[in-house]
Amino acid sequence: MNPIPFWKMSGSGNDFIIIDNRAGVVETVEVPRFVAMTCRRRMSVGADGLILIEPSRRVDFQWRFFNADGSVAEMCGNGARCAARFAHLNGIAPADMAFETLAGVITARVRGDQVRVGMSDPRDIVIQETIDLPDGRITLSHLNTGVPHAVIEVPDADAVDLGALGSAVRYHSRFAPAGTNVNLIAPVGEGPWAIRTYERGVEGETLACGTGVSAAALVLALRHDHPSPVTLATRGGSLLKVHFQRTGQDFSDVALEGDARVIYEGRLWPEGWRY
Ligand SMILES: N[C@H](CCC[C@H](N)C(=O)O)C(=O)O
Repeated sequence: MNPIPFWKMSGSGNDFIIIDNRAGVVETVEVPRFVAMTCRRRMSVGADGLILIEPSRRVDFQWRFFNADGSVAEMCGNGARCAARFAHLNGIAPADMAFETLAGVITARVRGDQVRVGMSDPRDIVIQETIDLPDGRITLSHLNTGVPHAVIEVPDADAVDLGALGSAVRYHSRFAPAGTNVNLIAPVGEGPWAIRTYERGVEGETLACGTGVSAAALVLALRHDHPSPVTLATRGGSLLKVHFQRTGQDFSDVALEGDARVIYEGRLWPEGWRY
């Protein structure tokens, strides 16, 4: 098997392996194992997720998105922004494009290293529900912004053991069987709120989560009447901006905007994932 060309990209610190699979260089039968082995940091390339770019008869391309553990996710906001810039730089799509995901066809607009993607309309919005955890009760909001997200407001995001709390909420029966991603948001003076995210399928904290930032922005709109656009400060140090139209409790035209950086290009040898 020949080495597989790939790009390593970062959407505000959420990093991805992106492969042009239009010629089927990645076998279909082993993809979950291929992804899990390739996304393992230090043993292989390492990433929060892996994206396969594939042909579409309807729009510019379609993608398959995989979390680091090999699980399939319906949507990934930061991954979508990286995939859009990858497609544009590789002549697969124009700067203003559309591509198919499991969450439907989404549009993207590439301007240099800044990419804005249209997100699916949020659904299943619940504001301030209290659930029981092993060491006490917690109040959180939850909604689906392409994938499920819980949003917990805290006074200081740095003071929370997100690994423990994130896992407890991610696997809580209230969100079974699919589970949920878990976000902490905290006010920081007069500036943008801070956000930290425990990601399902990475099973740990990532430096940014696009669907998580989108979920947090809509909770800030509903809970604190925050107008569009909402900017959030991610753990990776980048600011992500969420635009939306709001009528009462309903949202439309949600869009996520931020940086999508090319880190390097590489060729993945078979021993890089068959170990
Ligand atoms: N881990 C998420 C998918 C990726 C979401 C995140 N990377 C983003 O940018 O939206 C899940 O399984 O629901």
